[in-house]
Amino acid sequence: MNKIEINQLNLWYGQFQALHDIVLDIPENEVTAFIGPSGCGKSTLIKSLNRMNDLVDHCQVKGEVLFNGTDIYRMSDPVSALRKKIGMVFQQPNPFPKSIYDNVAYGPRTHGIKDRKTLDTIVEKSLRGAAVWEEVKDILNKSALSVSGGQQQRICIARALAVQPEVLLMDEPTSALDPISTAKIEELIINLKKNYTIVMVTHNMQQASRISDQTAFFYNGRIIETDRTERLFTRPAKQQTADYVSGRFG
Ligand SMILES: Nc1ncnc2c1ncn2[C@@H]1O[C@H](COP(=O)(O)OP(=O)(O)OP(=O)(O)O)[C@@H](O)[C@H]1O
Repeated sequence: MNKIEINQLNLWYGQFQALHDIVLDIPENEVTAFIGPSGCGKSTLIKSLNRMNDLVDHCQVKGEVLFNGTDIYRMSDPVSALRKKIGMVFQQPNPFPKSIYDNVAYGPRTHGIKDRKTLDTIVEKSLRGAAVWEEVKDILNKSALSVSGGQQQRICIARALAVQPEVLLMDEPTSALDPISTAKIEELIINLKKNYTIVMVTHNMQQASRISDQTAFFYNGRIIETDRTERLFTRPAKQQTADYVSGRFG
């Protein structure tokens, strides 16, 4: 089943067209990776999936993004309800300057949960889900900024999980991390797909081939080719994809 279906999506920043005729199905409980050279539209598309581009002036979108069958650009629910269901994790770990506990409890609190016991349960479950509980369970009242970058990124993932999303968008989630933290996040992503649908942008082709099920190759604002990851890397249909995945450009 497809969690998200993108149909003929075009996007402009002012006069500049950043996405052209994007068509892509994102299957449920899989990892979909976006690869391609710098500036080809990967971040723009991932941000379009929970309407983060609404925050950019002069950004115009045409086409459809169906989430569970409903077009997110024509829905009646507020955008905050969409972002609860489709969470986002960024390249730089960006915890709030608050305690680890308050970072993870932030989303549930904004959605009206006040009861301490309920919050305790959500915080523990989310930190466990993000594979960082054992490392931080005794320092929940310490600032989230005081732990390592890899731990901060997993706390940010826990913060996203705390509001029970269905989809996690990850824009280069490991590019600011060392190899050991990267390996932990990769293992975590593979585990998370049992319960969530994951879309990630990565510059690291080994990473895409290690953890994604489906890969889309972007060039100049277009998707050139989408396929099962193994096939896209070993038997791409398009010459441009073959040149990119073999390192001939980009
Ligand atoms: N807010 C914006 N206003 C105007 N142009 C933008 C804006 N954001 C991105 N662009 C342009 O849109 C194009 C696509 O950018 P985008 O960040 O989506 O590419 P990307 O593939 O994610 O690149 P990278 O791999 O370097 O992060 C680029 O030409 C970029 O300069």
